[in-house]
Amino acid sequence: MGSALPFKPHWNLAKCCAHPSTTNPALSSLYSVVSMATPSSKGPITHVIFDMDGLLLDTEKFYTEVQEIILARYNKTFDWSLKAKMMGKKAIEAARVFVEETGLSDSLSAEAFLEEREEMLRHMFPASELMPGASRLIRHLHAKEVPIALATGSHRRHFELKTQKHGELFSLMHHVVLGDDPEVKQGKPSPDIFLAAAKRFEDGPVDPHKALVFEDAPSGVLAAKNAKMSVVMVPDPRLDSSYHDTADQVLSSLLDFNPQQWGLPPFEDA
Ligand SMILES: O=P(O)(O)OC[C@H](O)CO
Ligand SMILES: [Mg+2]
Repeated sequence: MGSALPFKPHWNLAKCCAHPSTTNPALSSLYSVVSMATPSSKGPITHVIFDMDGLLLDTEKFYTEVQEIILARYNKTFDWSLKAKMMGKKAIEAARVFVEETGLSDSLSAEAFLEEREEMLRHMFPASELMPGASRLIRHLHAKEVPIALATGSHRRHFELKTQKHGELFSLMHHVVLGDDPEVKQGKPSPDIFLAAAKRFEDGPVDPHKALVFEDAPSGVLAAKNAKMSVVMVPDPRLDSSYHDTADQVLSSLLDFNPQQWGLPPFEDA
């Protein structure tokens, strides 16, 4: 699916010397900052937009498990190069990638794949757990009155199943934009979802340069850059590191995020 990432990033990444972990390898593991550009060049951040699957919720493992099961029936294996091309996308877009990339499109339609996947996923999603640091970061930004929103490729039915146990935490979001929102014409890497999220804050459309996106998926990082926003990537360690290059900062965990680097209020427990 070589044409699935139609948007080209428009910026140059300058690896930065501002953060101690980028200049001193000994500090790198301490801070768990994998890499970063210069946040100060982006201006202070006023609004934050979170991805959900794989970033706030540990749900990507469910998709992986189900896709492994389906592929095993065709004596094929699911790997992280295919995962990288599917994650973050709307369900039908990811399904098309799956059947095309695996060479199964003649025997399995994207729609039939989705139906089979759905049957297994709907039993798994209610058990979704938070990723490390997700609750701390959301609660911190909310307490400091930094406007926060959610922008997920998940459609409403999946969103509700996945957040069943976490309703109170997700209610702290000023608004939620879902993959089946009418304004989201194309899934990530299109900027649609982040532009829609930026428009719905109380004080009107937010200057994209003042918005910070948190993402785990290559398509999501590209979507944020296509929306002209800054993006912190928290990738699964199994994802090829070549996908890190597009992000402004790459962290091993949300626990490693330093709000002050982006002009946001510091954690009080830091
Ligand atoms: O990563 P999200 O939250 O945009 O979700 C997208 C899909 O539903 C899962 O990859
Ligand atoms: Mg995600």
